[in-house]
Amino acid sequence: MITAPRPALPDLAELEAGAAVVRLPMRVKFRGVTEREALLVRGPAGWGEFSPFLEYDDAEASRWLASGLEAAWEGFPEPVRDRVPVNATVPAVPAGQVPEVLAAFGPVQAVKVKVAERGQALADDIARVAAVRRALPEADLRVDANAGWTVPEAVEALVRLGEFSLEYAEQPVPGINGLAEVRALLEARGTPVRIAADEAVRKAEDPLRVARARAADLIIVKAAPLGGVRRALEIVREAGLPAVVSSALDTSVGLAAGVALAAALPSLPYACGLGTGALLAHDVVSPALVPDGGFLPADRLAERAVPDPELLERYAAPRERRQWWLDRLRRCYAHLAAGH
Ligand SMILES: O=C(O)CCC(=O)C1=CC=C[C@@H](O)[C@@H]1C(=O)O
Ligand SMILES: [Mg+2]
Repeated sequence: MITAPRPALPDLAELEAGAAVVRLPMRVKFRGVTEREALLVRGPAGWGEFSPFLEYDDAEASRWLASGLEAAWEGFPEPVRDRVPVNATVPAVPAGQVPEVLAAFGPVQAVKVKVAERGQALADDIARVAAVRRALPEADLRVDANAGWTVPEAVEALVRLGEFSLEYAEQPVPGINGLAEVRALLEARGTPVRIAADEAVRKAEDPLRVARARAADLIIVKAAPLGGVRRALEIVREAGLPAVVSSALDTSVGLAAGVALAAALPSLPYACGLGTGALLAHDVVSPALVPDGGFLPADRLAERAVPDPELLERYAAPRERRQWWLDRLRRCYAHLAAGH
């Protein structure tokens, strides 16, 4: 049971009055997105982000609101480290584009490569992963299929990709049973690959089921989809599995919550997927929270997540999009106010 107490909600009128809605161009398309929209709120503890992906329903999106409100009204828990290692994230680009994508992240020790993109073949994944391995022979390499494979496809793909020496494979197939099956089949073939659960954690009614079902070796945790830093910390503690903190493709404001989560975890055995600021062509904070030598700073996070008013104005979303986000904010607020 996740029991983190819900703090009282701030006044809705105050929330709306301080809200900024931005639309940021991406450097490279990621999960079908070429422009990232976000609503930012300002509270007594700093700034918070509310940026659920556009297709999410209000129940799912309201967890992201809880996370943004936590950042702005409560602030973050005490960190136990002052910087966190991050991976570069390579979207499902053609192999030839890999060097250019990697360059945006600067030097890193770990790289996550998207695979199983709809409309692409295993050969495309192999070529992309091979290009990353060529560019960074020593890096820890993970792949993320976003549940895009069937069980037999996942086994075939991971046996082939295993040649590049994978640190782990993130959500190769949908569901908890599917993950457990892939894990067992690979093990039985003598080609074990560590399995990480992402969607099976962040979209589940019960985020701890993965651990109980022994479906994964590690879990991916994201502050916003899990309802905030404190709730995510509690999920990790109860799951008893190593955790990798990743972003939700947030602006630097939302990334600060991810860094706060990574900085507060008692143990952080893997690099975090929090380098995605490098995938945005522009951000609202200057300097943006982007990797420097493979790390993000984890000290003074509230200060580092204060948007520049000029950037808020420059990247302000068009009027109808601002209204769309304010309407969504109001619906999700009502959802939280009803005790969900
Ligand atoms: O983990 C990373 O390297 C970057 C973050 C990342 O991959 C994601 C961010 C936002 C939405 C998700 O579809 C995606 C993921 O599946 O982990
Ligand atoms: Mg993932």
